[in-house]
Amino acid sequence: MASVIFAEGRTYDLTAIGRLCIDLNANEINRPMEQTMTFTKYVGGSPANIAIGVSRLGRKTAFIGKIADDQMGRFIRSYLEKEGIETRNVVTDATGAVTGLAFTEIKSPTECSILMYRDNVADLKLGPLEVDESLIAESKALLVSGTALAASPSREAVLLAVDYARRHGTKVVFDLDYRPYTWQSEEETAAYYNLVAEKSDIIVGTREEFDCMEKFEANPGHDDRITASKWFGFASGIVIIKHGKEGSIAYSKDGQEHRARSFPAKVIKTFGAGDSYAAGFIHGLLSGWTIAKSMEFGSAAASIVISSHSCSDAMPTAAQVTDYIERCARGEMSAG
Ligand SMILES: Nc1ncnc2c1ncn2[C@@H]1O[C@H](COP(=O)(O)OP(=O)(O)O)[C@@H](O)[C@H]1O
Ligand SMILES: O=C(O)C[C@@H](O)[C@H](O)C(=O)COP(=O)(O)O
Repeated sequence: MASVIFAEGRTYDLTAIGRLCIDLNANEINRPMEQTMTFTKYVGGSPANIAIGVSRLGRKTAFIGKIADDQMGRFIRSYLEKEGIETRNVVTDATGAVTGLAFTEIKSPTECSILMYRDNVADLKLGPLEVDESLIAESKALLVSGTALAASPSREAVLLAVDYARRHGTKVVFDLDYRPYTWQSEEETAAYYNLVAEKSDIIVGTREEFDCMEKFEANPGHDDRITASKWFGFASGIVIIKHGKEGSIAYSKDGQEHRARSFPAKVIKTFGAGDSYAAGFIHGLLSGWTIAKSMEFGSAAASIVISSHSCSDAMPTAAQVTDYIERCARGEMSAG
């Protein structure tokens, strides 16, 4: 039996809401940013990466967001269109806001960091009146990125989008996607994250992201089961806690626990793991697979992306992920 029942007869499998940005990934890898001279430009932003990933996996995908009225904004729109993503609700900013930039530092396969330039960014200027309710009503699932809750008016736009989703029976997938520099305080983050988590069908985050949400609650041992069980009293049916190379664990409302190990990877950089994992996992649920099989597919997609230079551009097709899983099962792949 399918682990999540999605509404039938919808045009789109997934609509994502949140930031559309630019990643500038270091070309000279295994060195600090101070010594990095050249970068390659890709479309970025966690929800953008996930939408691109889900689209590459063969799903009908749409995006709700705001882009700058400049060359970067136009690059993002045309890339999404090239990927077959519906952009009718990608609004062009008229206030002179800019595109968010993420410069990535690849010091070693395990030491990666991101330098973000996010002052006056267009993505956080998406307003509630700009959210197209009909697009959400036409979608099986809405992916919400937690970073879009960091400031108004994007915060209100997302809260309204979540309410539209609940009104129309569109499943809400909440990726915590916590980026500290976009928030004023941890108290503010916890308040808004909890508000959306209560209305979400599926919640995905790393252990550290859930810790941030639980700042003021009793879970001194950072126990994943305690973390998950809180949400089953609300709308949530699945809570996934990601543990990097150690794999991931999901809990479902029926009391079951599901685990996925990570796959071998020749890691170039670790960012992009979570976004490709989410894309693969969502594709699995949309395919009617079990939670465990969906997690396995997400983990394999993550291994492919972290073995590549980019996040968005490296998102694999379903055939590539399946082939990767089979090659690993035959012992043909080893960690780099
Ligand atoms: N070093 C790694 N090697 C292989 N797989 C990894 C590695 N790091 C992450 N992954 C895979 O990506 C998934 C998500 O990674 P994680 O680091 O937990 O999320 P995020 O990128 O959001 O911080 C993991 O569950 C795992 O399957
Ligand atoms: O999310 C961003 O703004 C930057 C991303 O495009 C970036 O490449 C990244 O950090 C991916 O995040 P992850 O999948 O959570 O590692």
